[in-house]
Amino acid sequence: MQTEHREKRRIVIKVGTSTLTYETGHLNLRRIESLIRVLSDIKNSGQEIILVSSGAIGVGVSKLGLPCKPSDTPTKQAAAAVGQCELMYMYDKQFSQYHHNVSQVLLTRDAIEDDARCQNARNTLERLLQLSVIPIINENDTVAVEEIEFGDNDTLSAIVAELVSADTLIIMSDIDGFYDRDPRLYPDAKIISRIDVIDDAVRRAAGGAGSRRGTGGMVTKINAAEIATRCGCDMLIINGDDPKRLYDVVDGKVVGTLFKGVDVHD
Ligand SMILES: Nc1ncnc2c1ncn2[C@@H]1O[C@H](COP(=O)(O)OP(=O)(O)O)[C@@H](O)[C@H]1O
Ligand SMILES: N[C@@H](CCC(=O)OP(=O)(O)O)C(=O)O
Repeated sequence: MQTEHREKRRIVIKVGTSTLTYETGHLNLRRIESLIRVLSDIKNSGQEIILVSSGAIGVGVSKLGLPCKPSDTPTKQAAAAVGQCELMYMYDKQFSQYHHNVSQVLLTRDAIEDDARCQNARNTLERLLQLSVIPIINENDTVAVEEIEFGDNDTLSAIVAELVSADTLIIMSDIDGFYDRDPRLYPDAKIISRIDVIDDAVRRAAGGAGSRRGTGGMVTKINAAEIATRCGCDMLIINGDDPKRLYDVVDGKVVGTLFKGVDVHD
């Protein structure tokens, strides 16, 4: 997909709820501050940054003082409406410290599946990047019902990477990378540093659901890798516990797991 020559590298970064919050459900301010500083610095160095941020529901639940994540749709969507606002307030305030403008882009699947609306979303993102604005993307949780929802932000981030023909998609997770089996169940599991082909063995290793606060586990990350790599975008899974790791990725060091994008020029 990276057909036209671009001077700046375009990087989509996805952060999950478990990276943005503590086990208590409250914001992990130290980590978020570090993330925003590192992203600002990477942008200053001349790369284009698009952030796909989860956390709306989790942050809303915490702000409303609800005892746990609700299971009914209206309360979940109400929590997302509150949390999204809080998230954007925080991003806007903190990116402003580094003189970067941010924008909120909320998407649903139907906006991507319809050709005209998809083109519209692409044009808007392109223009935001031209204007040097950092798009901050989430699912539009308050209106998303099953038929139009992405369901998880791993998939959403890959669709965004495809939409903007990103060079790299970085998924920040609660684990160091992709292992040959779930390391939380099998302590002797080994990390895989590079995957060129996503086959059944890889899919089997992805195991089941992930942590309590995350939604997708590795299955949705492998789905994301399939979407991203087939359009030539490299995808990495790295641990989100230390945002400075993003510097290593940008510097081309071996970190986490790299899913190598196919060569679309063949
Ligand atoms: N093969 C695997 N390699 C690494 N993690 C795996 C694997 N299979 C399942 N997992 C689980 O996926 C979790 C990461 O996904 P998730 O809980 O959605 O968190 P996040 O949203 O932070 O990425 C890991 O903590 C781990 O328990
Ligand atoms: N859109 C939802 C998050 C969906 C999602 O995939 O969450 P996560 O597994 O934390 O990346 C929210 O903002 O709460």
